[in-house]
Amino acid sequence: MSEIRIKDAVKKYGDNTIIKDLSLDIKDGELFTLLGPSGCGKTTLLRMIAGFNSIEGGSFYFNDKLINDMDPSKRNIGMVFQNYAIFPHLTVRQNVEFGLKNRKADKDTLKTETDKFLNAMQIMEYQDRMPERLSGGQQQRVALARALVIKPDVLLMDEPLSNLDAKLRLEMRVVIRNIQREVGITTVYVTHDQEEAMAISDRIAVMKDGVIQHVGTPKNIYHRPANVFVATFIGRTNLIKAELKSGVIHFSNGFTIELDRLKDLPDQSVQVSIRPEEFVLSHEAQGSGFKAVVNDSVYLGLNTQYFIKLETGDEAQIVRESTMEDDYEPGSEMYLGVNKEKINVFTADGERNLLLSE
Ligand SMILES: Nc1ncnc2c1ncn2[C@@H]1O[C@H](COP(=O)(O)OP(=O)(O)OP(=O)(O)O)[C@@H](O)[C@H]1O
Repeated sequence: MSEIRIKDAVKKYGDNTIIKDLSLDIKDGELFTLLGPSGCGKTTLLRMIAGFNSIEGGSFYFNDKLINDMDPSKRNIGMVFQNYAIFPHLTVRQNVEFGLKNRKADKDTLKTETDKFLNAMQIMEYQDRMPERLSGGQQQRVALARALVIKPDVLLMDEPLSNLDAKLRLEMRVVIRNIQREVGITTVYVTHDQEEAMAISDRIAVMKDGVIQHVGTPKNIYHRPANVFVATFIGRTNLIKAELKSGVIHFSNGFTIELDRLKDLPDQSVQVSIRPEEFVLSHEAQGSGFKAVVNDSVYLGLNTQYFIKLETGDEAQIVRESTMEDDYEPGSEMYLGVNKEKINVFTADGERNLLLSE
């Protein structure tokens, strides 16, 4: 097993710098996700760890070993890609044993280890099938078994669920999470799907334009996002402009919020982030909060989503648990309180969360 340390990494394609100066520590045994929009450099970074990309600057370590110049085949990594990449001319069993045979494992080890992962991935019954006769989910189980059977120090997964339908994706998340925990292998997982990242990760690095915006647990990133990009990329949120004066947030309708952590900060314009589920809703004015008018609503079964206009002029979305007698028709008024412990307060440019210490 291995921890991965990346220090001041630089990646260039010709004159184009994709990753400028990136540092990251991935702990031994954790499932660590690189999450970000398409083109932000996730795959590029993963391929640098794997040794498939040149490194234009910085240092990559597995434990204390510098691996910058180490051949990919020597790094003892397992890889699983989006497009399965299992050998079409080999049976399921032959695919899984491939890496062990390559390493000249003895006959007993070959059988026990292959059996172990065929069972763990629940593909023993297909052991003699050719890959073309397997579903996408089954093929991805083969790919995972094949990657793990060689006991790699590090498992790298690049959008492994993207080709599967929605139901299978949910199922395979659990399969990946369970086997990763069972084997305890350090795993770097690439996805652009924030829900997938939240569901499977110990920690997530949110990336944008080759720069890491926030590293943290799913909970930490959701509740205290480092900046507006992270707040809007992970889940949905409403951003409302306000003024911070003498440590108190003033909204344009006169509503104020006081938070201890802001009390020593200089006066400035801010953006207050309130997630759709964090408004406290009522029919009558509460003496604080916002008055709003419902523009539209979408019934989603468990929840109903309302598109509203606040008296401050801001458009917002709120979500509340559906009831049989939901009576917020378009045009009706609602009053919104705010649980001040749940909000986040960003600088006017959205670059920094004022509730996080420097
Ligand atoms: N071989 C290459 N030559 C030149 N530019 C490249 C090469 N590979 C990737 N890039 C560029 O590097 C940037 C990052 O690409 P990368 O594939 O790492 O992004 P990503 O975050 O993994 O996106 P996606 O989710 O779409 O795979 C992109 O702008 C891409 O066009």
